[in-house]
Amino acid sequence: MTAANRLVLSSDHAAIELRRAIAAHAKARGWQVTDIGPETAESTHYPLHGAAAARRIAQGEADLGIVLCGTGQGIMMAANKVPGIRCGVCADPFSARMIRAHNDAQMLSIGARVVGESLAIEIVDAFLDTAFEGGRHATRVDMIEPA
Ligand SMILES: O=C(CO)[C@H](O)[C@H](O)COP(=O)(O)O
Repeated sequence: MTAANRLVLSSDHAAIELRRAIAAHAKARGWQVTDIGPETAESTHYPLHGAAAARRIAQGEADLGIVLCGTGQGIMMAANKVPGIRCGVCADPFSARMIRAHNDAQMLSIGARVVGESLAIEIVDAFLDTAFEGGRHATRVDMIEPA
């Protein structure tokens, strides 16, 4: 685990159960988890939940974030619209390590209709356990800005 340990979670209706499983897992691993919902599986709109989690990070209220929807794609797009946020969708642990190590992503997105719980937990652990490598990668991350 890195020194920062405040984790924010959100999802849409497609990922309530997986989000809860990830929250419990992260808590058991010592992360300070803020799960901002939603609480029910009633149909909702992923842009609201992606932006809400991303704003927590942009405002310094959380260090890392995990967002989930059916594919992970829409909620990732919403999170990335918040200035300063870098969020990647991952369906494998290698990519989850790389978005931390090379891209300094503060946010991971997972598709609950794409990966099962045990693989999702591996992806989460890879993300949470990896630090940004800096160096040449910092130069490139600094170059990411609105067109
Ligand atoms: O994956 C998603 C966005 O990228 C959503 O979870 C998905 O579009 C929701 O679909 P439905 O309203 O049919 O449950």
